Amino acid sequence: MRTIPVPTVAYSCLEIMRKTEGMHPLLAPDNLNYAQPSITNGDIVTVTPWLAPIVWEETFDSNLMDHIYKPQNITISATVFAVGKYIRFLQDFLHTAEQHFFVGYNVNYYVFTDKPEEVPNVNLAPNRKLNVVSTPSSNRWQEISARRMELIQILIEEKLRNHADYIFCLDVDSKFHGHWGAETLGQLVAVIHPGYYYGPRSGFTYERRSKSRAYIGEGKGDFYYCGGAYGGSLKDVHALVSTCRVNFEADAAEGIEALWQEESHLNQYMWINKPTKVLSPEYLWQDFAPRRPEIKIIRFSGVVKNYAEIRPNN
Ligand SMILES: CC(=O)N[C@H]1[C@@H](OP(=O)(O)OP(=O)(O)OC[C@H]2O[C@@H](n3ccc(=O)[nH]c3=O)[C@H](O)[C@@H]2O)O[C@H](CO)[C@H](O)[C@@H]1O
Ligand SMILES: [Mn+2]
Repeated sequence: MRTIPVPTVAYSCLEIMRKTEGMHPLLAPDNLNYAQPSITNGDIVTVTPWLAPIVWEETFDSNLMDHIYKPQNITISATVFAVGKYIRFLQDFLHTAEQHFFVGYNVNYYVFTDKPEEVPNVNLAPNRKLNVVSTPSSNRWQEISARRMELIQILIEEKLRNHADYIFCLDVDSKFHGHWGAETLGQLVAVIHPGYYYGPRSGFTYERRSKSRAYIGEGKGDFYYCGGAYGGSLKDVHALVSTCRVNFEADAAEGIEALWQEESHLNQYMWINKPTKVLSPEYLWQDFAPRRPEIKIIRFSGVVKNYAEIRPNN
């Protein structure tokens, strides 16, 4: 029989209540922004109002997670799009993923690109594979970003069934800096956007036009989630991407593009279909953002880029 080590970190119900008491999912009072970082005392919320864990450093024991998941011999797929000039980010993305992303697990990368010949040769550990999927380019970055959902839907339908247990869909213009492992596994997993987790919900950049299918009304919504990292089981991610695709295309047929393309649709989907696990902004930080006291580790972070130079349009 397998023995499972006693977790070194465990929050009692009392501690979780203390951490969440008086706070909605957000961390801090309504008037907090980057300019007033001293207002926060570094407290974090570790559970959502619908009782999904919010994963932060010190809320889990990596050894325990590995004892649970390693014997299951699971496979994790990771999709990453490197279309046009974004191919330049792929090398660092893959190189750092090899150091931090599900180390010791079976991992299949799916690189979607219009430049298959420019995919860098990165040394992969034996249980990890890289698959290149030829993808058309577009002269609009919004379209490249949003069409990811359609292409991920097709990938799941045509290639992944029976070949993966979990999938994560990640932005390429980012690097791993710290552990990202089995603590992130769940049916439907969303990452809280680093720019909005401590501010008022009224400042979230949800789609506010009711004619869009991504519409979220004033006062509604939970967190503001990133379009740059999400995942879960194949079944749940398939439902997410196919629903967002249908809604994005139906909007387009009526001449509407949501404010943040698929990120807006993802937020609307996650509001109706609550994620079963929420990852803290440790799992998608931004290199340009000042470090805040509650951020004990940055695991994955977007690099600083010159939008005008790398995007096909602006
Ligand atoms: C950190 C984060 O949550 N980022 C999201 C944010 O802006 P970002 O500024 O992070 O968007 P972005 O320019 O990184 O585009 C998203 C992704 O699309 C791919 N790409 C884009 C343009 C291109 O010419 N070639 C290419 O391959 C690439 O994988 C890139 O990482 O809002 C976007 C809205 O559409 C997406 O939801 C992004 O995921
Ligand atoms: Mn990005």
